[in-house]
Amino acid sequence: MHVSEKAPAKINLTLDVLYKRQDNYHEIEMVMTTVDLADRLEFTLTNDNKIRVDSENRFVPNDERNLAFRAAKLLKDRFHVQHGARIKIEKHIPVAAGLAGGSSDAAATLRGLNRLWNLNLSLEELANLGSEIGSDVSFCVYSSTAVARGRGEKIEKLPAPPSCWVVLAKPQQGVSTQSVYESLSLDNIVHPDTNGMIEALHSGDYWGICKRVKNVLEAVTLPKQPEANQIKEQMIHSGADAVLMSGSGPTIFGLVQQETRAIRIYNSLRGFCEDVYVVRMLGTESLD
Ligand SMILES: C[C@](O)(CO)[C@H](O)COP(=O)(O)OP(=O)(O)OC[C@H]1O[C@@H](n2ccc(N)nc2=O)[C@H](O)[C@@H]1O
Ligand SMILES: Nc1ncnc2c1ncn2[C@@H]1O[C@H](COP(=O)(O)OP(=O)(O)OP(=O)(O)O)[C@@H](O)[C@H]1O
Repeated sequence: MHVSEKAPAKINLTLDVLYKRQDNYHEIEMVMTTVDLADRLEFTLTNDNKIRVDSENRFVPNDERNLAFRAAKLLKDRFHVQHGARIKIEKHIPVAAGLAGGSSDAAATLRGLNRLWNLNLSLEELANLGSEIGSDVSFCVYSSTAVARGRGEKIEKLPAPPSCWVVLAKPQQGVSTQSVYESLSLDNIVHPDTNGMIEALHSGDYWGICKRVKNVLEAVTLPKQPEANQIKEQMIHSGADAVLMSGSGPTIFGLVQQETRAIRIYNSLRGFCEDVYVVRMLGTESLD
C-alpha cells in the first residue's frame, strides 16, 4: 500500500525577532506562505517494523539525521505503531536555502504516515508533534499562509496572498540557521509592520503586501553574501514588485504579477546564478 504527499517550500513575507529567550531560542513573529516548488514523498507500508528513507540527493542524509526519518520515528514511538514504512523523497527544493525543505518533508511525513498507519490524528495534533522536530515543522503541517509566533510553533492561519509569480534564486554558499540567529544584534532592529501585513492579507491588497515585506535576519546574512546582494539588486533592477530574503537565507525571492516580467527576471539571473526558479504563489493547502 502507498500514499503520496506534496511538500511545498515556504517563503517569509515578514520575519521579526522580538527577544532572546531563556531556552536560547528567539521569540519570533513571522508571516509565511507557500510556493509551488515542492518535494514529492511516497510512503510504502512494510511488515518489517522499520523506517527507511531514500532521498537520492547527495546533500541529504538518509539516516536518523533526515527530518522525515525523525518525524516517522516520533509517530511510530509515540503511538506504538507495529508497522514499518519506506519513505521515498524526490527533492526539488534546494537544501539549506531558507525554504524549509527539510521541515516540509518532516511535515509531509507526519501527514502521509498518519494516513498510511491509520492514526486519525488531526492537523492540529500533527502540528503539535511537528514542533518537537523543528521550529518550522508546525507551519509546514498546514502548508498554507499563517503568522507564526513563539519559536515558530504557534500558528494562526491567514488568507492566501493574491495570486502572483514568485522568482526564487539561491546563492551557492549556504548558511547555518543557528549561526544567523546567534549573530543577530538585538539592538537597533527595525521591526516589520506585521499587523499591517496581516491586514493586507485579509483585504487581498497585493501592493500593501509588497510594501511591507521585511526580514530582520537580512541584516546578518546579506553582509556575508555578496551573491545574495547581487541577486537582490538584479531583481529590483528588473522590476520585481517586492524582493526579500526568505528565512535565515540565503535564498532571495521576488514577487511579480506579470508572467512576462517574471521570465525577464529569471533570464537576467541565469547568467550568474545556477539555482533559479519561477513558480506560482500557492498560499492555500494544496497538498495532493
Ligand atoms: C529561520 C526560520 O526558518 C524562519 O522560518 C526558522 O526560524 C528556523 O526554523 P528551523 O530551521 O526549523 O529551526 P530549528 O531547527 O528549530 O532551530 C535551528 C536553530 O535556530 C535557532 N533558532 C530557531 C528558531 C527560533 N525561534 N530561534 C532560534 O534561535 C536556534 O539556535 C536553533 O538551534
Ligand atoms: N529531508 C531533508 N531535506 C533537506 N535537508 C534535510 C532533510 N533532512 C535533514 N536535512 C538536513 O537539514 C539541513 C537543512 O536543510 P533544509 O533544506 O531544511 O534547510 P532550510 O531550508 O534552511 O531550513 P529552514 O528554512 O527551516 O531553516 C541540511 O543540511 C540537511 O543535511
